[in-house]
Order: sequence, then C-alpha cells, then structure tokens
Amino acid sequence: MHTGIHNTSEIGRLQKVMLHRPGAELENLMPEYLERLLFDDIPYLKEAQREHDAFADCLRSQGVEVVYLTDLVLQSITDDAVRQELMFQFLTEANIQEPRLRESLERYLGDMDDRQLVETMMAGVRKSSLNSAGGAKLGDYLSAVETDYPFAIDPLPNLYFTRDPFATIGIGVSLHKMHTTTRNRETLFGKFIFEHHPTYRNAPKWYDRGERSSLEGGDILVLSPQVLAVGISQRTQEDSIDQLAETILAKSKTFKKVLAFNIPKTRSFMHLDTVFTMVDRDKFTVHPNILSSITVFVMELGKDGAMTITQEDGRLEDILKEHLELDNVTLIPCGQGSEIDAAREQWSDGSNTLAIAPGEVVVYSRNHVTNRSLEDAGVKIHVIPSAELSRGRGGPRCMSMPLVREDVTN
Ligand SMILES: NC(=[NH2+])NCCC[C@H](N)C(=O)O
Repeated sequence: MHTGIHNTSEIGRLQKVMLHRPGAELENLMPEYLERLLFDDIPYLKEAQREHDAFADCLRSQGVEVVYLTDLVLQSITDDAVRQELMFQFLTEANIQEPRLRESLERYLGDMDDRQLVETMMAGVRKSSLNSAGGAKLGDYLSAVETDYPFAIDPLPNLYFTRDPFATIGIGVSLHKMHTTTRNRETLFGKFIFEHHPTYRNAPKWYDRGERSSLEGGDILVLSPQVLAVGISQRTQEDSIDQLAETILAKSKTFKKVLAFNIPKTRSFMHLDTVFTMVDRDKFTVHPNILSSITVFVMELGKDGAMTITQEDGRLEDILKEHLELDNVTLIPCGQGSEIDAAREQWSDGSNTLAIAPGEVVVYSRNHVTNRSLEDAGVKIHVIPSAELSRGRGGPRCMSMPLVREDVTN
C-alpha cells in the first residue's frame, strides 16, 4: 500500500523530511506566558530563521527532500468545505466561545487567502489586530470583558519541533494527544494532512488525537523494522504506550517488540529523545545521568494475541544488544562524561541528534564537547548553528519529522 510514509529505522538514509520554518508565532512570545507556552527564553526570529534555513540547506545538500508543514497543510485544503472545517475546528479548539468574538474572528480569518489563514492560525491573533480589522463594536466588547490579556488566540510557538505532534512509524502514523493544551492545538494540522492530503491520506493511524492519554513524538524511536522504543516520560503516559503497542504489534505486520523506557519526569528530560538517540547501527548518544535510573519494559504479543510485559534489569548496552541482535553496543555519553558539560549540553539538546544515514548525524554547534565524542566514536557530524533555535529546548531531531527513509542494510 502506498501511504507516502516509509520509516523503518532511526538511521536509514533520510530521503524526505518535514520541517517548520519558525514564523511570526515566535514574535508573539511574551515573558509572562513563556512557561505555559513551553519556552525558557524568546528567540530572535530573524536569526532563528537564518539558523533554520541553514538546517534545511544542510539536509538538502545531503540529498534530503525538505517539505514544510505549512505547505502540506495548504495542499490538504483540497476544497472550500475542508477550509471551512479547518477554520471551524481551529476556533473551537482555541476555545473561542463568546459568539461575537467568534464571529469577528471568522470574518477576520475568512477574508484571508489560504496561506495567510494557515500562517495566522500558527502565529496567533493579537486583539489589537482584530480591533483594527473588526471595528469599534468588538473593541468595546474586548475592553469590557477581558482587560489585559493581549491575545484573542494564543500563538503556537512550538511548531518548529515537528517531531512531536505526530510520528511516522513503518508505513503509518501516530497522531498525538499532547500533554499540554498549547501543543495539543498543533495536532489539528496533522489531522487535516492525514485526512485530506493526496499523498498522505491513506496512511494507517496507530494512535489518534482523540485518545485520552498523552503521547508525544519525541518519545517514539524506531530502532529497527521490528523494534520500537517509547519513553514513559513527563509527556507520554503508560496507558498510551499500552494502546500504541497493542495496535502496532497487532496491525503493522512488521513490529514485534515495543521497548518502553521509563525515564525521569522532568522538564529537561521531557522526552526520551532528549536523553537518548540512535546514531548508527550499534551506537547511541545518551545522557549519563539517566543510566542509573532508566528501566526498560519489553512488550510483546503472545501466541494468544495477549500482551506480555517483562522488565529488564541489565545494563542499557546489554538490553539493546539483546533486542536489536547486535554483537556490540557503544553508548556515547553527552558531555564526554563531565558532569558540568553533560548537564549544560543536554539542556541544549546535546543528545538530540538527527541521523541522516547510519553513522551520520546533524548536531548543534554549541554542543562541542559531545560533538567531539561523536567524532571520536567514528560518527560523521554535520554541524548547524544553534544560538537561537536552542532556546525552545529542542535539537535537530525535535525539529524534523522523517517521512521517508531508506531501509538499513547490513
Ligand atoms: N522531541 C523533543 N524533544 N521536542 C522538544 C520540544 C520542546 C518544546 N518547547 C516543548 O516543550 O514541547
């Protein structure tokens, strides 16, 4: 079946990837609301875009086809009914209930062409722009009802972390219910892509955004065509993993095991891919602090179709060796084992590499200590600028969603 998606590993040569170039949503960040919007600082947009273009150029120069989220959403607006539905659901999920405000927003957005509409949904809507467009009546309403909150609709500043709202696994997609309200609104774009985009609408769904428990793409690692790893983290709950595992193991026809990694639930370790990524057939980056606390559960379907779960007690290297059938596994510690360098570089995603081929990864320039360890371990690195992009707490893996990778051969 052609689904537009083929992703059977973390490291197979990357052929097609989805990115989001940061846009006006970053200029709608204010210090007061950073925490709720999951930022620790405000990136300088122009510089962030320059860095992001360097990331995209780096990928293109390695033969990767880069597609952008905005374009995929635009290509999914196949007729006017889809556009109306997108706008309707967007306003509902932005929690616009007051009928007059909703009407003004419908008028404001309704006058835009498709691209402007999608970019505005992403950027958020300032009350000031509505007032000037909507006339005195709305202005009166807004100043009377909600005095000092400056947004009619919040921005979606985390969109450039395309790894999280949905994840490609095998030939299908896992569309997520996110842990936070701010990120949950992002998944609407994925819903429309996987319902309407001519290339992607047939992709099987392994998880859906209507589920009750949260699951985020940064926790999902496709270790091999048979083995999926999922983090039990601040963002991903065990119930979601039960459900994803059952569906994948029963329906994908290829996956045989899900390894659930229990990691500490903290902001800096929000997803599994902030502490652990695969860089080669037998090499992984890891944040040294998790090695003592990580536990791994192996989930498999028994002959009767019922799930069995076993807890692994050994060292991470040995667990990976066994389940990936490898002779040797090298863990490359973030920060070359120094407690200080490890903490600093992990905070700016030193362990969050994006593999573009086995043993070849994209990394942030600022994590020079970890980058040296990768080179010492024989990994080829492609270094991208990182001063502004890293302020959102995500690295090259978080900023990319592979759509097509070549299968890994031995
Ligand atoms: N896959 C990842 N590690 N993504 C990082 C996402 C960062 C983003 N600010 C958030 O908190 O959601």
